[in-house]
Amino acid sequence: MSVGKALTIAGSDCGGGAGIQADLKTFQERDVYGMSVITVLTAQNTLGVHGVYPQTIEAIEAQLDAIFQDIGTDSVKTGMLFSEEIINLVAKKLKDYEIKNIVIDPVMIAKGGAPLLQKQAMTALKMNLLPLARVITPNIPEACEILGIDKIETVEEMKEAAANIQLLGPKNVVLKGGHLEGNNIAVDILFDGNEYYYFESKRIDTIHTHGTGCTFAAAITAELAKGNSINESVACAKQFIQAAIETSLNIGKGIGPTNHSALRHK
Ligand SMILES: Nc1ncnc2c1ncn2[C@@H]1O[C@H](COP(=O)(O)OP(=O)(O)OP(=O)(O)O)[C@@H](O)[C@H]1O
Ligand SMILES: Cc1ncc(CO)c(N)n1
Repeated sequence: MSVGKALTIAGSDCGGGAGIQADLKTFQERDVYGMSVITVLTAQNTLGVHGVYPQTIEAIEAQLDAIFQDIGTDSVKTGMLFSEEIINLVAKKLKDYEIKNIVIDPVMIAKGGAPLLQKQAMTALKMNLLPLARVITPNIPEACEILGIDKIETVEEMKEAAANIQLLGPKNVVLKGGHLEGNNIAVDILFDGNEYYYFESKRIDTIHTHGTGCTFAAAITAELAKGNSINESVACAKQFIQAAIETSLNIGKGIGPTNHSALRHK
């Protein structure tokens, strides 16, 4: 039996809500074969990030080679890459192995405020990784960092930011509106270089949103692995994350994770 294959290149969240763990759970739920390359170990739980332990470049390179020289993949998601060195290695390998369907989640800061990308790595992210992307999925603070602007406060400003990020090289931009204040609709905007598409859902009033960004981008990656279009993939991911937030899990003492198996029980 053949099956769509998806790879996540990201950090490990030992607490299970974000990073590699969220991605693999999402791949499984979306019926694709999941693989992982771990860039960084984090000691993390619902209260925050307590330690960051980057893996050696040799260890990351060996994981990438092991997958690309044998199994291959139909799509790739990148998450926490942390340093300039790791970004440049990942970009080189994705180019050398001519990997298609690259989804870049430009992870920068955890919900509790911990830095997940070093400041000096931003240029490498913009110059070397972004141009390889089929789709990039920034949230509003990440879009501001990428563009060097102070704020994005309206849907019009989201549209302008999405277009400006698309000029940096990714084929498609999904700018996530989860952080847009004073709005009871969670709106994400897809810009494909020509047109805007809107993906809207009712904003859910919960604090338990740990890993929403990872889960959403992983769902897009899984759908692309099955051969779906960008539009179809974002629509499926939006439905998936909505259900996962609706029934998010009140576990731990802080910001709980989303419920990856929510749709299974609907
Ligand atoms: N309270 C909410 N209710 C409904 N949908 C939400 C809510 N918060 C976020 N979303 C949706 O979840 C997805 C992820 O968006 P978000 O902006 O939260 O990502 P993120 O900030 O990158 O997450 P993370 O903190 O995990 O990196 C988007 O589709 C967004 O619209
Ligand atoms: C490992 C990891 N990746 C991404 C995020 C962003 O949610 C996180 N908190 N931890």
